[in-house]
Amino acid sequence: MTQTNNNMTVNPDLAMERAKCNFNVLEVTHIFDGGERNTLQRKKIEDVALNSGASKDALGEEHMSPKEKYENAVRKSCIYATMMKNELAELSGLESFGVSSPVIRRTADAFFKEVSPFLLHLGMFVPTIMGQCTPEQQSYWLPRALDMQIIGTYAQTELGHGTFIRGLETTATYDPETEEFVLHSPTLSSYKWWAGGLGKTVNYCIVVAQLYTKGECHGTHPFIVQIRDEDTHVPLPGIKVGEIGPKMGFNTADNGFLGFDHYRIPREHMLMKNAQVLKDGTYVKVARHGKLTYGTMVFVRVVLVNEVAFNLAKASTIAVRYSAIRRQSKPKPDEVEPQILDYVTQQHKLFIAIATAHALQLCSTWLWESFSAVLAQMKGGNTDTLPEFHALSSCLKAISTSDSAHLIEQCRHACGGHGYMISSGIPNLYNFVSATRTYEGDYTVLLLQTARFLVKAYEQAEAKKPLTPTVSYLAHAFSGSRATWDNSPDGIIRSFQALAAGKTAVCVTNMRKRMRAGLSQVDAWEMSTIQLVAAAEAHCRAVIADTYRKEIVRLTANSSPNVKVVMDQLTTLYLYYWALERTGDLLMFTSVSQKDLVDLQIAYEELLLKIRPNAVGLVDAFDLRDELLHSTLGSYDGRVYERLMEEALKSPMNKEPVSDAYSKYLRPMMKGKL
Ligand SMILES: CCCCC/C=C\C/C=C\C/C=C\CCC(=O)SCCNC(=O)CCNC(=O)[C@H](O)C(C)(C)COP(=O)(O)OP(=O)(O)OC[C@H]1O[C@@H](n2cnc3c(N)ncnc32)[C@H](O)[C@@H]1OP(=O)(O)O
Ligand SMILES: Cc1cc2nc3c(=O)[nH]c(=O)nc-3n(C[C@H](O)[C@H](O)[C@H](O)COP(=O)(O)OP(=O)(O)OC[C@H]3O[C@@H](n4cnc5c(N)ncnc54)[C@H](O)[C@@H]3O)c2cc1C
Repeated sequence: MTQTNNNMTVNPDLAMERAKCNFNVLEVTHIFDGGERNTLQRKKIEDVALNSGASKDALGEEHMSPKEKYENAVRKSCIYATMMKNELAELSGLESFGVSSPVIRRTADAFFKEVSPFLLHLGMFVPTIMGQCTPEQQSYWLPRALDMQIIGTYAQTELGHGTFIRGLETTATYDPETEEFVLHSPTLSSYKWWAGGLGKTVNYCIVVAQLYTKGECHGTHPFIVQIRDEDTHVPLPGIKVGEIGPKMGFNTADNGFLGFDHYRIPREHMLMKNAQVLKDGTYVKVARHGKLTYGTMVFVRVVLVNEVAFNLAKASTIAVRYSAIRRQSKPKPDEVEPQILDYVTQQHKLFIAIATAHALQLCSTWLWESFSAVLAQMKGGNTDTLPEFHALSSCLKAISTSDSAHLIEQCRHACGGHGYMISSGIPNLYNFVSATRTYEGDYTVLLLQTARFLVKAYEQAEAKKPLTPTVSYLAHAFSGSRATWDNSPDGIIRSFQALAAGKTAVCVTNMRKRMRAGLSQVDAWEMSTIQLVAAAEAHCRAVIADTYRKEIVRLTANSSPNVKVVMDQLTTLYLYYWALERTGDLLMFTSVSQKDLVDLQIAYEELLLKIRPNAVGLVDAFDLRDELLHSTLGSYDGRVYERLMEEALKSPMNKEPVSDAYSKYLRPMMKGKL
């Protein structure tokens, strides 16, 4: 594994772990990256972006005031944007800045401990222009956005509504006299709230508003709206805009609020790929599917699965390396204190994080490929695969973000007190990833979208109609007997599918019972939502397990024997872990016995011991440069205590021997003079 500094002194415990590793680390890096070519390209990009030291701060971000932090993040965003225009675009094979790739996104993380104020420009503004504009509109807006002549964001959520998009209150009323839309915020709750970069950075945004023309409301539609002067950056008349204040994370993203007072924009600023308003105010629906204006959200949900896999890889790298150098307690009085990584409970906390990072990474690539296929079909006017894809991307977004947030927190627990230090890197990772569970569609809300699809698919299976691929297992839901337990990987995956089918069946049965008892369909659905969420979660686990297993088998077909073994161990660990987490469900829906579960627990514990010697090698294979980890605990060289002390000494509190608080408060209080 290449590191920036080849002459570094490495902590002896880490060196010993690396010597113990019995597989080719680089081969696993290639699997994680999606092939050797990708690894080489990633490294080139990282070398250009990071070797100059431009990503570093003289003073740690955590010691800056909110204003300084924001300005510093803008400074570095501009450096990175310029690098992308000049050096990185060609290296990454991208035509121009803006059409970001995961590698470019990841490399940018070296520049920010939190996030770039440009995240929404790249993540949603540019993709909306690409996905929602007519070709003419695109040819006008896209070059300006890609070249960063304008910077934008995506303002959909309002103070009063985020989830329920149809409930948004901002209005865009067409005036045929002037051929303009009049944007207005009729209530406090209609103020746009949350959009990243809106507070201070952007001069344009996509605004989602209720469209009125000829006195009729046509529902929510996207508009491109200038909010600040292109030269002075002063907010334009009719615009009320500002920053929403401190948050748990995202503090360098200047999330903002926005209100309109009868603010006029040209007719052409409605994004008209899916629906149009003609000069005379006639509304024309173009799209075949009613939800295509939600397209940017679907895109980001797909991207997020990859995003959280990467962040989980970071957290597990930090926690595993730290657990290799940290020694604590003395279970055997005559021996030295063991590395905490030797405790089986520690392995139980950490190895699932490594396996999940792999599972999500591979699922994200598979999801991206499925998304590309759906987009290609839609280009030809066919939207048949969209409902299944919406159900799939919804549940994968929900489960990947939720699992990653939980496991990152588990990595923090695994690092004891030092994991609570900002300098460990884990709190920032957690704050970032826990937000992903909420934004771009809340966890519960998205799983209920998947559940809608599952219930419909179940009814189709009942009627012996054909099923789409991800729910084809529902065809076996009516055999009347419980699925046969078998602890092989394929057997466990079949059991996960049986759980999903069984839970869906329970929901359908309960809803029908409730309706027979007099509840409306809506109320019967509502009363069943706890179980519906559980069914969607079970479905998603079955999809992840199946995809992870199939992808690993495919990707390791030509790997060296030890790589095959260790990758197989990780996938098996993932399956055992989730089977043991769901023993109650397995007892309900499969033929598993108490003895089978006791045996599975033992097999799981033995698997942890088998993975243990390769644990550091496995996280080294994520190949995360120190600049990306921002961690005193997780650096490649393992100089944990030295780095913790170096960071502590940087604290502005240590600048003077006696704090001003002494003479102001402590002394007077202690001398009884306060
Ligand atoms: C390139 C670099 C990228 C870097 C990436 C890194 C980070 C990410 C970048 C940026 C993110 C940062 C910040 C986050 C920004 C945001 O949060 S933007 C705001 C996002 N907001 C949401 O996600 C809102 C969530 N709500 C919804 O999606 C919908 O309102 C809803 C819950 C789905 C309900 O919609 P509604 O219109 O009421 O529909 P209903 O429930 O009635 O369903 C009707 C049918 O429509 C189907 N459907 C719903 N959505 C879709 C869809 N997207 N696609 C296809 N179909 C959809 C639904 O299944 C129903 O179908 P039926 O057949 O009737 O069952
Ligand atoms: C860091 C961050 C950045 C963001 N950036 C942007 C941005 O750039 N642009 C933008 O437009 N938005 C942005 N958002 C907003 C984000 O998209 C919304 O917060 C998110 O979609 C959730 O909506 P909400 O806040 O209305 O939650 P709510 O819907 O109010 O959710 C609150 C609770 O109610 C439950 N709930 C709601 N509806 C239902 C239902 N039908 N059934 C069962 N339970 C339900 C939820 O599960 C949740 O537990 C951002 C949010 C965050 C945290």
